Amino acid sequence: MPNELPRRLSRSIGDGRPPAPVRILHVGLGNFFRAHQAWYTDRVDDAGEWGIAAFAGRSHEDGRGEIVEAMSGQDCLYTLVTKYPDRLTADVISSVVAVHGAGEHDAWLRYFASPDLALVTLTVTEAAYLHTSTGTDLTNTAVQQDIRALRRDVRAPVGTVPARLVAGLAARRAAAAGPLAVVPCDNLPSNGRVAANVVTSVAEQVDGDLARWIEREVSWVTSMVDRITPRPTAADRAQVLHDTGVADPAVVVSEPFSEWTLQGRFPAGRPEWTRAGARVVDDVTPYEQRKLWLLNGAHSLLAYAGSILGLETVDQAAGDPLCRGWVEQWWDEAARGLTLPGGEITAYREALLRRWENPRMSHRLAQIAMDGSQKVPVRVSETLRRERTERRSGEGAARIVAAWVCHLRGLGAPVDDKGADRLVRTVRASSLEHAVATVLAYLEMDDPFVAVTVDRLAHDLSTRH
Ligand SMILES: NC(=O)c1ccc[n+]([C@@H]2O[C@H](COP(=O)([O-])OP(=O)(O)OC[C@H]3O[C@@H](n4cnc5c(N)ncnc54)[C@H](O)[C@@H]3O)[C@@H](O)[C@H]2O)c1
Ligand SMILES: O=P(O)(O)OC[C@@H](O)[C@@H](O)[C@H](O)[C@H](O)CO
Repeated sequence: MPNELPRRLSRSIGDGRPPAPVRILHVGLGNFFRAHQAWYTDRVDDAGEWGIAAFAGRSHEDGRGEIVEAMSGQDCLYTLVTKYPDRLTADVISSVVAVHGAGEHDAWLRYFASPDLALVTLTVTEAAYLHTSTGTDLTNTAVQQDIRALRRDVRAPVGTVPARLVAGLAARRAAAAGPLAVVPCDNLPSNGRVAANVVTSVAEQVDGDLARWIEREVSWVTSMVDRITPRPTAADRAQVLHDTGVADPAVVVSEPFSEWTLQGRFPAGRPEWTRAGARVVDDVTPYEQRKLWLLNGAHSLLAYAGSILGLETVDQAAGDPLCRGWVEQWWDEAARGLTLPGGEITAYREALLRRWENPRMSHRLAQIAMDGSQKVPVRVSETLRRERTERRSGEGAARIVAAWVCHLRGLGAPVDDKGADRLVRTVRASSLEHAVATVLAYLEMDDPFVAVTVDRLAHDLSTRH
């Protein structure tokens, strides 16, 4: 529409559907939520009954927030661009009906207190769960501050995700608004159990009765989510303007592929997500492991090793014969621990290569490299341990660890990992051998053979820089 003036999206002139009543609250108004959960909710037959109120993940970063302001200015609508290898499609998504900054705590409590609310979904990154193996990291100063605030007044504003959920659930209990389901959609194994543990452990510190109520009334759904959603660029927004005439500052871009597999109960109902392609299964673990190890594990390998080789995007790295060989070796090792039928795994590997080769995606390795201290342990450790227990070298898995060590020491993609400040200081102040030992201790891995292997592979990678 080159000759028309740019326009904004607006429900009043017929963009999208009329807003549906709020029955879902989402935390983490990032790109992935808008390409995935909001898209599924937009596609269901009963979309007119399921509106989403979405909150930004954190207040210091978002304030009321750029994305909140952008979506407020266009009736919470936005354009989802699907990037097929040979074409683009642009769809207006209408399932989000209210957007809020993370600090809008009164609105937060009001939604939780409403009996209409049936679901809480989350995409807040792995780091936001602030979890240990049993619950929330109670040594974290932000968590301690939130617990003190909630003890004084359970309606007081709080900042960490576990405490915000506790505050919301306390408001729900006070209003006798009934049970609901919480559906984490971050790349964490057993994300439902992790969310349950972090919320319950904070609630225990605030009010034991509230913790018991949460145990009874909240269903923690574990979900495997998959849809590659890179950060959109100015060029993506310009393309939408060119193709549709809409000036949309909230454009999201994504690949055509999408998967959502869920395990758990929905005591207050849910949209017909299964009609839109999602699956509800009795045991999500096999799907979770397949995705986390084959896709995310290989992503981390490409992010660290590929960027050391000077590559910048996933399609470049997946097309590089050396990286490709490393990925295949990692996949062979990871696949030995998967329980799904072999044919399904082979098909998944082939499909992954096709997804990564999509030249329009431009998924930056630096984005994937972020927060390795949260990602590498859950993506790689189990396979490395199993390979060694079964008396194999685990070289494919060890290479991911070696590449991460090199990354932490300053090679390849820049380090952007708030949870790794101490680790970075230590690995940079010591010899490579000592750095490897430090990282293996972080991964709770004390196998001398692994240390020698990682050291050798890290030396090799350093020379390729
Ligand atoms: N992008 C993808 O391809 C993809 C695919 C599958 C799963 N995911 C999951 O979704 C998460 C978000 O990805 P995205 O692409 O939307 O990223 P994004 O940067 O667009 O959004 C991240 C969101 O998380 C919030 N957040 C970040 N750190 C936080 C913290 N410490 N506390 C509270 N909130 C915090 C931010 O405010 C923001 O709303 C990923 O970390 C991953 O677990 C992403
Ligand atoms: O989103 P993260 O930061 O957990 O991990 C980066 C990528 O591995 C990830 O976003 C994948 O693209 C995604 O998991 C595909 O579904």
